[in-house]
Amino acid sequence: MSERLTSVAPETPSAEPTADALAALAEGGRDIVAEELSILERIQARVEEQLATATHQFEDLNSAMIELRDEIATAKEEDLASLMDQMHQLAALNAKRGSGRTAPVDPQNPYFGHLRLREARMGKLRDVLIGKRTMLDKGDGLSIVDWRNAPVSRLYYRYDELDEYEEEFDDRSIEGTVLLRRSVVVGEGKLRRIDTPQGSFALGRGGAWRDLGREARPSLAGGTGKAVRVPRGQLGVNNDLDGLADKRLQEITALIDKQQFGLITQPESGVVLIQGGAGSGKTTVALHRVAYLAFQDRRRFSPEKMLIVVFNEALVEYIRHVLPSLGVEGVTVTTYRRWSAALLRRLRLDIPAQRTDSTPEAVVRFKKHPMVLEMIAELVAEDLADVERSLEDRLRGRPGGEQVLEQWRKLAKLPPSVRGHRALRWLIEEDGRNLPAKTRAAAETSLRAFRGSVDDVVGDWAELFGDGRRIRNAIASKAPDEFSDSEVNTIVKWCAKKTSALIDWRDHKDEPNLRRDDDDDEPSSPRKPPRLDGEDDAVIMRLYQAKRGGLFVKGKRFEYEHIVIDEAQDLCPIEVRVLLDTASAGRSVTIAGDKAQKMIFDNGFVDWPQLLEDAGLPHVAIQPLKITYRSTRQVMAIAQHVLGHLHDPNDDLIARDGAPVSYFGFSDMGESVAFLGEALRNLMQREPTASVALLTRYPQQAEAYYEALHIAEVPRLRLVSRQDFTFLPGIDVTDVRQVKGLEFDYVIVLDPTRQNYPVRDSARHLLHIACTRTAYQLWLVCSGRPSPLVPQDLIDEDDEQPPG
Ligand SMILES: Nc1ncnc2c1ncn2[C@@H]1O[C@H](COP(=O)(O)OP(=O)(O)OP(=O)(O)O)[C@@H](O)[C@H]1O
Repeated sequence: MSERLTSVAPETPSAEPTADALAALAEGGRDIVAEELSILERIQARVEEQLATATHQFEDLNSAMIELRDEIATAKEEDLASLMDQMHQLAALNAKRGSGRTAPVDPQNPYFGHLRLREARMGKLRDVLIGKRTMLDKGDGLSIVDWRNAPVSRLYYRYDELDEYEEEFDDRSIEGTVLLRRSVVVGEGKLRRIDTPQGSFALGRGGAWRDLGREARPSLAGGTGKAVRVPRGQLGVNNDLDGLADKRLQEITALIDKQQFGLITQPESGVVLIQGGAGSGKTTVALHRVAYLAFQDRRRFSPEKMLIVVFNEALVEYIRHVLPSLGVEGVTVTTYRRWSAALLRRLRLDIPAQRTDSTPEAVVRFKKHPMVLEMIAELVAEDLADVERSLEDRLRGRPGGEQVLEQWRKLAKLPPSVRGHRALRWLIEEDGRNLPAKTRAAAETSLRAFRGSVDDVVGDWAELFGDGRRIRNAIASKAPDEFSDSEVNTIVKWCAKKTSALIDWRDHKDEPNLRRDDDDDEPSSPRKPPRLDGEDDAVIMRLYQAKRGGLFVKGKRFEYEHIVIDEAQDLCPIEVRVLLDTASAGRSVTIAGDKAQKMIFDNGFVDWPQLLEDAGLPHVAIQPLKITYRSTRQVMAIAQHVLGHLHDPNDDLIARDGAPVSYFGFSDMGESVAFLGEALRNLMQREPTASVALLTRYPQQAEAYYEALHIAEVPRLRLVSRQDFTFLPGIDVTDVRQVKGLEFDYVIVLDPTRQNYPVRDSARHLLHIACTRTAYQLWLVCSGRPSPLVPQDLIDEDDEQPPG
């Protein structure tokens, strides 16, 4: 050992109480803990010193700058350059101070890692501590580097103890050996835990240090290939794994349980509602049902006559891959948004293509509310009542008038547009032809006016939302407590503005815009189309269906023989209704979902019976699936705890036993990255085909973790921000909203803090979804104060576990 190194290590444990505190440790452990205690003591003393002199220095710096400024003002030409140079240096120092880069180290939590390096060039030994702030070496061989930007911190993340290192810093190559690599936990100014390859040591509650043993380091292990929802090798990258997903699916087909089988083989017609907790096989059952129906009646349930609507693009990708292995190829698998946008284009309605993303929240909630379905039904009924009144007025006292009215009423079961069409045909081409000419002319006027308006969906939409009274009445009578007065005003105003913009555009869009730019002789292009709200698409489609009795493309009714709606709790009732009305007469529909995994809030979904009622479907018995095949008992216990009052004990699931769920608390992201880096590198080395999801709450956090872990040289790391999962082995760093419906071997929930997951229903749902994505092992890694949604006993257990 060199002098420098000896100077770092204490010769004897410093104070008496420490000697007592170390009594329970074996010699090696005692040296390690004593050494770390001494380092902390010295660092804290330096921090105190620094804090005391900081104000002083600041004042000194300022007065030095003032002096220099005065000197410069009166200086001789030849002295100017050197004075300016000094001035620049001081200014730079000041700026650094202001930027916080040299902000004082927190004595309560000064660092979390300890490296001892032997540099190859001179054999020099350095002790480098890794923390959140920088503290320069004062000649005693001790420094703290900021984990985020000090190049040397990279060594901490990339190398293990006794590794030779070689890194490029500022065009310089540095080489050496990592003699020590320890992670330490300092909390409230006290050293609490030390993790080293030789063992882990923790400060017990009574103040004595305990040896936690060598195996105490937590690890992710033994879970490769547990997730089936990640069909590996599909892209042909891992040839050794090709076909694995298909084999697995056949396996699952063989494993289908009695209750699942019962749902799969329900009669062809009618609605099958698959309800069950996370991982209970809802999607699996829905897909098997598609395969089952196709097998039962190949002609009726041919692939092009079936539609599967799922929540996100990742599930689309997964299902497209899986279906062929069930013997079904070519079924349309899509998201609602994509399906609706494509269909709307094909309906050739005169509406602008662009949608706004600045719709006020209250308007979104209003337009998704089931009351809009009722408003549409009322509007249609009003139109029909109007035409009947007009017929009665015009035909009163005319010979044959009663016959026309009777015929009109006979057609009451038909959709309005068909009814208008059929009544006119009766009048012109069938029995009505024999009526007196004046009676026919009067009836024809009313019916033609009706037929002109009945196909004008945009006009209907404007009528529905352009009339403030209609909106106010609907809210007052159907959702009296759900919108505040100011929200109602916002809705009315917004809708009025949108409808008049659309009508104005429609009436004038073919005219040149006569407003000229000053320097432009030509009239500018036709008016810019207004942007409707995204929620208008479903309303317009529903209006179209309500008026015409279906959606028609090139004169043909657009319909499916079977429709699967997965994650139905995240569609709004109008969307479900629109979808269901594209089912053929038998109404063969499979709806799957889980209340606990709701991700779209304020979408009008309350419960399954309500959804069925809003969607105009008969009530069907719901028997939730009871076994969770994905996650373990340990994971489900946490996931249910997270749900809190949203958890329905009736939804309790039977789950297999598995690895314990672990919580790891750190005070800073740098610490968690250090911990994760090591755990993930080890995992990827031992289990290269494992699938891992690292889930943050927000996309920006995923980016930050991705970058930090990239620096820590974690292999096979992928940042997923737009559902672009590769479904290959490796580590996906992403935000929780991306992973709905997916499955991974290992899941690590990152930073379940109170900011990220406050005590709110929406946060409960999101954290529940995150936890239940794992088929094997779950970790919660938190830098910051944990959310109250995380079970306290799990956090307490963290005290017993060594950190990374
Ligand atoms: N009977 C079964 N035996 C064994 N494994 C099954 C069975 N049914 C489903 N699985 C597997 O359980 C996992 C979860 O299934 P699935 O994804 O269909 O559940 P889910 O209810 O749709 O989940 P979530 O709602 O969380 O998205 C999948 O890996 C699936 O292959």
